[in-house]
Amino acid sequence: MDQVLIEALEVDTVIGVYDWERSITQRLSLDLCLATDIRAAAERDDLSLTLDYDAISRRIGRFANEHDFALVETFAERLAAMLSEEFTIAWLRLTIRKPGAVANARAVGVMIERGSRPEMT
Ligand SMILES: Nc1nc2c(c(=O)[nH]1)N=C([C@H](O)[C@@H](O)CO)CN2
Repeated sequence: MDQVLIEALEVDTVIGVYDWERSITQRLSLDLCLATDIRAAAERDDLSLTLDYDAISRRIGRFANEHDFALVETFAERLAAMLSEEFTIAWLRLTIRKPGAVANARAVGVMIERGSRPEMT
């Protein structure tokens, strides 16, 4: 299964359950694995035949600016749904880290997988 990768994408958003978190933006770090067959794009050397990681990264930045969820779980679930609707993604793994949110931990967060994992060919 081929995957397009986006690693350590940083976005700023309002996120958190506590009162003090509702009036500030905080940074999230995102890792994405996006399943897509890259062979046609590679054969023709054509960006339009694969997932454009630049366009997807910019769309995620806009998504983060436009929302203010309490939980990282909600951010993850809603982002996965948006990406699946707007891009041709059969399966994705999304890891969201909230650095510094918990004392003595580098980061906390969630990892989800959504969609149907394509067969290995
Ligand atoms: N499973 C989760 N636990 C917690 C979350 C969360 O989004 N998911 N959020 C918080 C607070 O907002 C925390 O990040 C502030 O430091 C606590 N636990």
